[in-house]
This record gives sequence, structure tokens and C-alpha cells, in this order.
Amino acid sequence: MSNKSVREIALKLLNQVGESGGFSHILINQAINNNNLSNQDKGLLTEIVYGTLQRKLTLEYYVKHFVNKKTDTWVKWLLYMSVYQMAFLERVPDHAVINEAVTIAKKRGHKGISGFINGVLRNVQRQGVPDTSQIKDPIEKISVETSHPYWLVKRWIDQYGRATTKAMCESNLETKKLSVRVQPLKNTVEHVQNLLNKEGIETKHSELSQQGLNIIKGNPLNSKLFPKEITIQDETSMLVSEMLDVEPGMKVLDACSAPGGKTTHIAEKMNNEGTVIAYDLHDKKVKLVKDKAETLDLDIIHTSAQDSRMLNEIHQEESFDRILLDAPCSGLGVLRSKPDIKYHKTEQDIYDLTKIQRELLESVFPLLKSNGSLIYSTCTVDQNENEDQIKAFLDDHPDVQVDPNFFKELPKRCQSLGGISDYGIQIFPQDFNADGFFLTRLIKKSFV
Ligand SMILES: C[S@@+](CC[C@H](N)C(=O)[O-])C[C@H]1O[C@@H](n2cnc3c(N)ncnc32)[C@H](O)[C@@H]1O
Repeated sequence: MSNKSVREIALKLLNQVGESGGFSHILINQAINNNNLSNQDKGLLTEIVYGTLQRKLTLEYYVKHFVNKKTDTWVKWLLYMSVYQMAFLERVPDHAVINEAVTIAKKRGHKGISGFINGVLRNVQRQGVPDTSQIKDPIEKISVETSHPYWLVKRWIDQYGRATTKAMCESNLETKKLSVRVQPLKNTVEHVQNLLNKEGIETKHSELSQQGLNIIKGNPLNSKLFPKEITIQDETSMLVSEMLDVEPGMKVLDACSAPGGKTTHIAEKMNNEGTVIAYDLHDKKVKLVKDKAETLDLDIIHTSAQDSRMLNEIHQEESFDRILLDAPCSGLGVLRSKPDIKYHKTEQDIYDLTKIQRELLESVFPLLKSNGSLIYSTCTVDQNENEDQIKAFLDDHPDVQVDPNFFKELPKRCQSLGGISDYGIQIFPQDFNADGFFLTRLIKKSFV
């Protein structure tokens, strides 16, 4: 298939996800599967769609400089994706981008539209994209240069300062590094590393999980070991189950478990001995956990669809050795792989989520045994959902505290990170070139 068709598919996808707020990674995967693309075309499609979405606000700023009238939505996206290629993809020549944009415009619109596209893109080629160093407001400057909405940049600067925010926004534009988790009951990590190496997949040990391997080269999805012996999981996400400190034979609750990445990690760490009870809201979600457990041959995981805010109706107080509350959150730590989140989340969403997180904490903490511990984690970077959430919970529960051993047991490289506070650790995407995560471990006060 030629690149021209790839760009037409890219435009169709951008028109869909850019406007509707659908899940871009799902639609892109579907497009890749449905269109029988070569590996090269798959790469180009992914690069254009993710790159254009990632840089939407920057591209909007650039295009506004050349266009001062309202255009159809598809024309706007065609300009964004073309300017993206001209400004950010060095290996694609400008003239090829312009010719293809004009051809697509002719097919989709009338002659006037293709002339308009041609004129705008030729101007971009001649003049270059506008200089952002003129922008006076420092919040707007970061917002435009890194394509994060103004409110979010402002919120992050208020919470973490300008330097951390700028680094985080820049880091969110980088390509996500892949990591895999080895099923350790089937193979040692070293053995898997060798096997992957033989398949041309180069890896490096993770600093955050004994079972983790970071991919340096190659695609683990093409490995014979996937999905039964390795699982795709972000490195920082693996740290959560590591820090839960489980042992074989324990009774563990995973209150918000779908799609099951951490549930299965927990069962692996328990040597597949004991009980892991895994809940999520709907049957469809719970099935993902069940399927993952079956794929990895872990039979101590028991799944069921439940609202974990009501678990006191099912379980008695003090029935679990360990509890994982990997709470629903705004997802602002995973913007590299899900760029659409940054354009669609609102401060109201964050406020609503903090209420649900608190209800979940209130519901599950009493189910913890007196000598047990609970991990609260989110894949977001937001103080209200993270540090403030924990502070408020501790303020209202004088018998609960953050486990002081949690900080000592963190991997060495985490211990010097700027995100450590009295309430847990905020890992920023720039810390490990991975997802942003918050985690903390709570215990009952008498059991220090
Ligand atoms: C961050 S995700 C969990 C990811 C999962 N722990 C993993 O590692 O694969 C949060 C999950 O919480 C679930 N959820 C939201 N509200 C819930 C509730 N009241 N009870 C149970 N699960 C809930 C969502 O459906 C979502 O699957």
C-alpha cells in the first residue's frame, strides 16, 4: 500500500478521534488491523496520527498564523497533519507532503479547497512555522510549545513548579518506551532475556521491578513468548505490585483490577499460592482480568463484578492481608500513549474522581487486617487525586498512617526523586521515561 493511502487513513482517524475524544490507540490499532498495512506504513500511520494528536495545540498555533477563516473540520486536520510532517518529521520531504495533501483535498473537496491547501502549505514551506519565543505569558508559552491545555499547565505549575511542569510536558511528547514483565513461575528473567535476544529483541533489566525488562530494540508483541510468558506492562506500573509486599498464602484484595496487569503481577509474586480477589465494575472489564489470569496460568485469582464502594456488604472487617486500590483517576500520567486525554479531561472530572477515590478508600480500608497494608495508587499527576487525597484521609483517620518502611523499601533510584513527600511518591513521566504514577502504602498505626 502506498503512503498516499496511509495519509488518507490518517486523516480519517484524526477527523474521528480529534473531534470525538474516542480512544485513539484503539482506533489506530483497528485501522492497522483492518487495512493490511506493511510494517513501514504501520509506522508512518502511527507516527502521523499520534504525532499530530500529541502536538495539536502547537499545530493550531502554527496554522492560525497562515489561515484566518473558518475551515471544514477535515480541512483543519489535513492542514495539521501536513504541517506536523513538515515541522517535525525530518525524513519526509516537504514537497511530497504538499503533493499528497493536495491530492487528498481534490478527492474529498472541490478544486478551490485543494488550491487553498496548496497555498497555505507553500507559505509554510517558504516562511517556516511561526516563532513561539514571542509568547510573553510563560504558561501560554509552555502550553503552545508542548501542546498541553492552558488550564493544565497552570494547574501543574501551581502544584509542582515551572521547571518540573516544563520537563513533564516536554517528556509527554516523547515516544513511549515498551517494557515487559516476565512470568517468573515459567522462566527466569535471565532465560527470557536470552530467548528474546535470539529473536532480535534487545532488553535491559528494569530498576523498578525484578520481573521487568525494558525493550531497547525490537517488538515484544512479535515474540513467541508473548502473551503466555511475558506481559506488556509499563515499568512504573510494575512498581505498584512490587511495593505491595505480598507473600505466598496471603489473602489479597485488588479492588479496581481491570484489565488485570497488577492483579496477575500480584499472583506471580505470591507464587500462585493463596487468594487474590479481583473486582471491577462491569462483567466485560472483569473478563479481561480473568482472561489475563488464564493466559498466564494463574489460578488463585477470583474475579467478580462489584462496585468496590460497597464491599462491606460482602466482606467482613479485617479480612485481607494486603489491599491494592489502584483507583480510577484522570490518567494525566499516561499522556504519551493516550494524548487525547489531555484535551478532554476537565478540572470538574478531577474533582468528581477525587470523590470516588475517597469513597473507595473509606470502603476498603476497614477490610484490612490490623497488621496488613494497603497500596493506594493512580496513573495520574495531580495533587488533589494523590498527596491531598491521602492527607485528607489521614486527617480523618488518626489510626492510619503512611508506612515508614515504604520509603526505605523503594528502589534506590526512587529514593532521591523530587516527587517524594510525607504522603507517598509521585513519579513523573520524565523520571523513568515511563508513565507517571503515584503510590503510597497505608497501615494501621499500632503496627509500625
Ligand atoms: C486504573 S484502572 C485499574 C488498572 C488495573 N489495576 C491494572 O493494573 O490493570 C481503574 C479501574 O477502576 C475501575 N473502577 C472505577 N470505579 C470502580 C468502583 N466503584 N468499583 C470497582 N472498580 C471501579 C475502573 O473500571 C478501572 O478499570
